[in-house]
Amino acid sequence: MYSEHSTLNLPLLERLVGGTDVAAVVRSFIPPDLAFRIGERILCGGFSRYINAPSIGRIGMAFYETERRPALVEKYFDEALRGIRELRARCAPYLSPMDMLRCMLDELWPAGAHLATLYGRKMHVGLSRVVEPGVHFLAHHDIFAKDAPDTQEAHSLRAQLACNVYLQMPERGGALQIWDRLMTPADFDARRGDCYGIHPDLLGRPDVELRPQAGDLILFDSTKMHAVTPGQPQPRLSLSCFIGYRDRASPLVFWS
Ligand SMILES: O=C(O)CCC(=O)C(=O)O
Ligand SMILES: [Fe+2]
Repeated sequence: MYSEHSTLNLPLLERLVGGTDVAAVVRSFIPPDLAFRIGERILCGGFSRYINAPSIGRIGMAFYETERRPALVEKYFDEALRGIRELRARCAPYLSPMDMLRCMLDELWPAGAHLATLYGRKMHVGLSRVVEPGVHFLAHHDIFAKDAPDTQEAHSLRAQLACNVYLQMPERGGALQIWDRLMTPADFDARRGDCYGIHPDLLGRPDVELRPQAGDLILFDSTKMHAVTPGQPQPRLSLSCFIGYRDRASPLVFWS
Protein backbone atom coordinates (compact mmCIF):
# COMPACT_ATOMS: atom_id res chain seq x y z
CA MET A 1 0.00 0.00 0.00
CA TYR A 2 2.77 2.43 0.94
CA SER A 3 6.48 2.07 1.53
CA GLU A 4 9.14 3.88 3.57
CA HIS A 5 12.63 4.69 2.30
CA SER A 6 15.76 6.51 3.34
CA THR A 7 16.55 7.70 -0.22
CA LEU A 8 14.61 8.54 -3.35
CA ASN A 9 15.13 5.55 -5.67
CA LEU A 10 13.98 4.07 -8.98
CA PRO A 11 12.06 1.02 -7.62
CA LEU A 12 9.96 3.33 -5.45
CA LEU A 13 9.02 5.42 -8.50
CA GLU A 14 8.23 2.31 -10.53
CA ARG A 15 5.93 0.94 -7.84
CA LEU A 16 4.06 4.24 -7.72
CA VAL A 17 3.62 4.81 -11.45
CA GLY A 18 2.75 1.12 -11.93
CA GLY A 19 0.03 1.35 -9.28
CA THR A 20 1.57 -1.24 -6.90
CA ASP A 21 1.89 1.36 -4.13
CA VAL A 22 -0.37 4.33 -3.53
CA ALA A 23 2.29 6.30 -1.58
CA ALA A 24 5.97 6.34 -0.65
CA VAL A 25 7.72 8.24 2.14
CA VAL A 26 11.37 9.24 1.95
CA ARG A 27 12.36 10.06 5.52
CA SER A 28 14.74 13.00 6.02
CA PHE A 29 14.96 13.81 2.32
CA ILE A 30 16.60 16.92 3.72
CA PRO A 31 17.81 17.22 7.34
CA PRO A 32 14.95 18.37 9.64
CA ASP A 33 16.80 21.41 10.99
CA LEU A 34 17.67 22.54 7.47
CA ALA A 35 14.04 22.07 6.43
CA PHE A 36 12.96 24.36 9.23
CA ARG A 37 15.51 27.03 8.35
CA ILE A 38 14.59 26.97 4.67
CA GLY A 39 10.95 27.23 5.72
CA GLU A 40 11.67 30.37 7.74
CA ARG A 41 13.38 31.96 4.72
CA ILE A 42 10.48 31.13 2.45
CA LEU A 43 7.86 32.47 4.87
CA CYS A 44 9.78 35.73 5.44
CA GLY A 45 8.68 36.97 2.02
CA GLY A 46 4.97 36.47 2.88
CA PHE A 47 2.36 34.43 1.05
CA SER A 48 -1.02 34.74 -0.67
CA ARG A 49 -3.94 32.32 -1.01
CA TYR A 50 -5.45 29.97 -3.57
CA ILE A 51 -8.00 31.83 -5.67
CA ASN A 52 -10.37 28.84 -5.46
CA ALA A 53 -9.38 27.50 -1.99
CA PRO A 54 -8.76 30.67 0.09
CA SER A 55 -8.32 28.83 3.39
CA ILE A 56 -5.00 27.51 2.04
CA GLY A 57 -1.95 29.79 1.73
CA ARG A 58 0.50 29.53 -1.12
CA ILE A 59 3.47 31.16 -2.82
CA GLY A 60 3.32 30.71 -6.60
CA MET A 61 0.22 29.90 -8.59
CA ALA A 62 -1.10 26.36 -9.21
CA PHE A 63 -2.35 25.48 -12.69
CA TYR A 64 -5.42 24.07 -10.93
CA GLU A 65 -6.41 27.65 -10.09
CA THR A 66 -6.77 28.71 -13.71
CA GLU A 67 -10.08 26.82 -14.10
CA ARG A 68 -9.78 27.08 -17.91
CA ARG A 69 -10.20 30.87 -17.76
CA PRO A 70 -7.99 32.45 -20.43
CA ALA A 71 -6.96 35.47 -18.31
CA LEU A 72 -5.87 33.20 -15.43
CA VAL A 73 -4.06 30.81 -17.78
CA GLU A 74 -2.17 33.81 -19.15
CA LYS A 75 -1.34 35.01 -15.63
CA TYR A 76 -0.14 31.51 -14.68
CA PHE A 77 2.31 31.26 -17.59
CA ASP A 78 3.37 34.85 -17.20
CA GLU A 79 4.39 34.17 -13.57
CA ALA A 80 5.70 30.61 -13.99
CA LEU A 81 9.43 31.15 -14.41
CA ARG A 82 9.43 34.13 -12.07
CA GLY A 83 7.89 31.86 -9.41
CA ILE A 84 10.58 29.22 -9.86
CA ARG A 85 13.31 31.84 -9.50
CA GLU A 86 11.59 33.47 -6.54
CA LEU A 87 11.59 30.18 -4.59
CA ARG A 88 15.26 29.64 -5.45
CA ALA A 89 16.08 33.15 -4.24
CA ARG A 90 14.12 32.75 -1.02
CA CYS A 91 15.98 29.50 -0.19
CA ALA A 92 19.46 30.97 -0.92
CA PRO A 93 22.15 30.40 0.24
CA TYR A 94 20.61 26.92 0.65
CA LEU A 95 19.69 24.80 -2.35
CA SER A 96 15.96 24.86 -3.04
CA PRO A 97 14.62 21.37 -2.17
CA MET A 98 12.55 21.59 -5.36
CA ASP A 99 15.67 22.07 -7.48
CA MET A 100 17.29 19.13 -5.69
CA LEU A 101 14.26 16.96 -6.37
CA ARG A 102 14.24 17.94 -10.05
CA CYS A 103 17.91 16.99 -10.42
CA MET A 104 17.47 13.70 -8.60
CA LEU A 105 14.48 12.68 -10.72
CA ASP A 106 16.40 13.48 -13.89
CA GLU A 107 19.34 11.36 -12.67
CA LEU A 108 17.17 8.42 -11.56
CA TRP A 109 14.64 8.05 -14.34
CA PRO A 110 16.09 6.24 -17.40
CA ALA A 111 14.61 8.75 -19.85
CA GLY A 112 15.27 11.76 -17.59
CA ALA A 113 12.88 14.30 -16.14
CA HIS A 114 12.11 17.90 -17.04
CA LEU A 115 9.78 20.82 -16.53
CA ALA A 116 6.40 20.28 -18.19
CA THR A 117 5.35 22.44 -21.08
CA LEU A 118 1.74 23.18 -22.02
CA TYR A 119 0.51 25.23 -24.98
CA GLY A 120 4.20 25.50 -25.91
CA ARG A 121 5.03 27.31 -22.66
CA LYS A 122 6.96 26.26 -19.57
CA MET A 123 4.87 25.54 -16.50
CA HIS A 124 5.49 26.60 -12.91
CA VAL A 125 6.94 24.07 -10.46
CA GLY A 126 7.48 24.31 -6.72
CA LEU A 127 4.47 25.76 -5.00
CA SER A 128 4.98 26.62 -1.31
CA ARG A 129 1.81 25.64 0.53
CA VAL A 130 0.84 26.90 3.97
CA VAL A 131 -1.92 25.23 5.99
CA GLU A 132 -2.60 27.34 9.05
CA PRO A 133 -3.44 25.86 12.48
CA GLY A 134 -6.92 24.36 12.69
CA VAL A 135 -7.53 24.44 8.93
CA HIS A 136 -8.86 21.23 7.39
CA PHE A 137 -7.46 20.67 3.90
CA LEU A 138 -10.52 18.89 2.47
CA ALA A 139 -10.55 15.68 0.46
CA HIS A 140 -9.99 16.10 -3.28
CA HIS A 141 -8.17 14.54 -6.19
CA ASP A 142 -5.75 16.18 -8.64
CA ILE A 143 -6.16 15.13 -12.26
CA PHE A 144 -4.34 17.15 -14.92
CA ALA A 145 -6.87 16.26 -17.63
CA LYS A 146 -9.56 18.09 -15.61
CA ASP A 147 -7.49 21.28 -15.58
CA ALA A 148 -6.22 21.05 -19.16
CA PRO A 149 -8.87 19.11 -21.11
CA ASP A 150 -8.34 18.74 -24.83
CA THR A 151 -4.58 18.77 -24.46
CA GLN A 152 -2.42 15.90 -25.57
CA GLU A 153 -0.05 16.69 -22.67
CA ALA A 154 -2.73 15.88 -20.10
CA HIS A 155 -4.40 12.94 -21.84
CA SER A 156 -1.15 11.15 -22.55
CA LEU A 157 -0.30 10.87 -18.84
CA ARG A 158 -0.60 7.34 -17.46
CA ALA A 159 0.07 8.36 -13.86
CA GLN A 160 0.12 11.59 -11.87
CA LEU A 161 1.99 11.71 -8.57
CA ALA A 162 1.75 14.46 -5.98
CA CYS A 163 5.14 15.16 -4.52
CA ASN A 164 5.60 17.14 -1.28
CA VAL A 165 8.68 18.10 0.72
CA TYR A 166 7.59 19.01 4.25
CA LEU A 167 9.52 21.94 5.70
CA GLN A 168 7.59 22.74 8.87
CA MET A 169 5.07 20.53 10.63
CA PRO A 170 2.69 21.27 13.50
CA GLU A 171 3.24 19.40 16.76
CA ARG A 172 -0.09 17.61 16.36
CA GLY A 173 -2.17 16.67 13.30
CA GLY A 174 -1.28 17.64 9.74
CA ALA A 175 -1.54 13.99 8.62
CA LEU A 176 -1.99 13.12 4.96
CA GLN A 177 -4.92 10.76 4.42
CA ILE A 178 -5.41 8.80 1.21
CA TRP A 179 -8.36 6.72 0.05
CA ASP A 180 -7.18 4.02 -2.32
CA ARG A 181 -10.09 4.17 -4.71
CA LEU A 182 -11.03 6.40 -7.57
CA MET A 183 -13.91 8.79 -7.53
CA THR A 184 -14.86 9.82 -11.03
CA PRO A 185 -14.41 13.53 -11.78
CA ALA A 186 -18.16 13.82 -12.42
CA ASP A 187 -19.02 12.22 -9.08
CA PHE A 188 -16.50 14.38 -7.18
CA ASP A 189 -17.63 17.60 -8.88
CA ALA A 190 -21.27 16.82 -8.16
CA ARG A 191 -20.50 16.22 -4.48
CA ARG A 192 -18.22 19.22 -3.93
CA GLY A 193 -20.42 21.87 -5.56
CA ASP A 194 -18.62 25.22 -5.34
CA CYS A 195 -16.11 24.04 -2.73
CA TYR A 196 -12.66 22.77 -3.74
CA GLY A 197 -13.17 19.55 -1.75
CA ILE A 198 -15.48 17.40 0.35
CA HIS A 199 -15.45 16.53 4.03
CA PRO A 200 -13.37 13.37 4.63
CA ASP A 201 -16.13 11.93 6.84
CA LEU A 202 -18.06 11.30 3.60
CA LEU A 203 -15.37 8.83 2.50
CA GLY A 204 -15.10 6.60 5.56
CA ARG A 205 -11.77 5.47 6.95
CA PRO A 206 -8.72 6.39 4.85
CA ASP A 207 -6.62 3.48 3.54
CA VAL A 208 -3.36 5.30 4.28
CA GLU A 209 -2.60 7.89 6.95
CA LEU A 210 0.90 9.34 7.06
CA ARG A 211 2.21 11.94 9.44
CA PRO A 212 5.27 13.46 7.81
CA GLN A 213 8.10 14.97 9.82
CA ALA A 214 9.98 18.09 8.77
CA GLY A 215 12.43 17.14 6.01
CA ASP A 216 10.38 14.16 4.73
CA LEU A 217 9.32 13.73 1.12
CA ILE A 218 6.03 11.99 0.28
CA LEU A 219 4.96 10.93 -3.20
CA PHE A 220 1.48 9.56 -3.85
CA ASP A 221 -1.07 8.93 -6.58
CA SER A 222 -2.83 12.30 -6.76
CA THR A 223 -5.78 10.87 -8.71
CA LYS A 224 -6.89 9.10 -5.51
CA MET A 225 -8.88 11.09 -2.97
CA HIS A 226 -6.67 12.70 -0.31
CA ALA A 227 -6.96 15.19 2.55
CA VAL A 228 -4.88 16.73 5.35
CA THR A 229 -6.09 16.71 8.97
CA PRO A 230 -6.06 20.01 10.89
CA GLY A 231 -2.79 20.72 12.71
CA GLN A 232 -1.97 22.54 15.98
CA PRO A 233 -0.45 24.83 17.09
CA GLN A 234 2.01 25.72 14.28
CA PRO A 235 1.35 26.16 10.56
CA ARG A 236 2.26 23.34 8.16
CA LEU A 237 4.57 24.32 5.30
CA SER A 238 5.43 22.14 2.32
CA LEU A 239 6.86 22.48 -1.17
CA SER A 240 4.63 20.81 -3.69
CA CYS A 241 4.59 19.65 -7.31
CA PHE A 242 3.16 16.96 -9.53
CA ILE A 243 5.10 14.36 -11.49
CA GLY A 244 3.62 13.09 -14.74
CA TYR A 245 4.45 9.63 -16.12
CA ARG A 246 3.84 8.44 -19.69
CA ASP A 247 5.97 5.31 -20.16
CA ARG A 248 9.46 4.10 -19.30
CA ALA A 249 10.89 5.47 -22.52
CA SER A 250 9.54 8.99 -21.93
CA PRO A 251 10.89 11.62 -19.56
CA LEU A 252 8.97 12.33 -16.36
CA VAL A 253 7.56 15.85 -16.29
CA PHE A 254 6.94 18.10 -13.31
CA TRP A 255 4.67 21.09 -12.72
CA SER A 256 2.58 22.77 -10.05
O1 LIG B 1 0.19 18.44 1.88
C1 LIG B 1 -0.05 17.26 1.66
O2 LIG B 1 0.33 16.36 2.43
C2 LIG B 1 -0.81 16.88 0.41
C3 LIG B 1 -1.37 18.08 -0.28
C4 LIG B 1 -2.07 17.80 -1.60
O3 LIG B 1 -3.25 17.82 -1.69
C5 LIG B 1 -1.28 17.51 -2.82
O4 LIG B 1 -0.05 17.52 -2.78
O5 LIG B 1 -1.90 17.26 -3.87
FE1 LIG C 1 -3.94 17.41 -3.70
